[in-house]
Amino acid sequence: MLPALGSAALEVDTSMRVLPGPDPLFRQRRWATLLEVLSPEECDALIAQANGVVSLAGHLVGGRGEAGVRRSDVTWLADTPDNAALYMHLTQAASRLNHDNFRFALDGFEEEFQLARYRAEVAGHYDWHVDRGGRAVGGRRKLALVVQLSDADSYEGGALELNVDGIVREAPRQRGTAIAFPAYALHRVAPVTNGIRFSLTAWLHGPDFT
Ligand SMILES: O=C(O)CCC(=O)C(=O)O
Ligand SMILES: [Fe+2]
Repeated sequence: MLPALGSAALEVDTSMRVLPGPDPLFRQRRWATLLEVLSPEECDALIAQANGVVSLAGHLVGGRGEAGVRRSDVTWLADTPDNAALYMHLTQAASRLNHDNFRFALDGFEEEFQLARYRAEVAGHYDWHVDRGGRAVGGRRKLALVVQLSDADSYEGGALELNVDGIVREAPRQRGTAIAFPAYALHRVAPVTNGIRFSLTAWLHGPDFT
């Protein structure tokens, strides 16, 4: 059993909330979670959307990069009027998570949201990697935000694992929960062994770390 990511981060939050100006008590955290960022209905709608794309068009793209590294279907959600509520909820969650835990200088979302589907049939997974890249947009990624869309009991395996400080921790699985971590942090999605896992990933971008 890996240590859980969830409760410790939440417990500490309240004692450090909102001090105006420079805050000598602020300690940057390595990851943080927020429950109920999306409702079960919103999660269901996103899952239906992912399944709809694949059954209608038949071409959810496989993961970018080498097939060995990642095996999942992904589709992208733009900031259109249809997705306004989703963008609003993730903006609120990101801003709270960042304020309470990271205090990164952020400009906003510079990429569309990624809807991913990991199927046990193909041992869907995403090997250890970091999200911060060398290119124009990937190089500006600072905070990653992953939302668990699937009911925790509807799949086995498929854990989102983080290794920020040499210790591998498993992210909470409750649907609707957002997990935030720096885009330079190592993480992976373990192979799904039964059922299907869906997730939504967004990145917050900004000027270089100083
Ligand atoms: O699906 C997840 O939980 C994580 C996805 C991920 O790490 C990525 O797309 O970079
Ligand atoms: Fe990632």
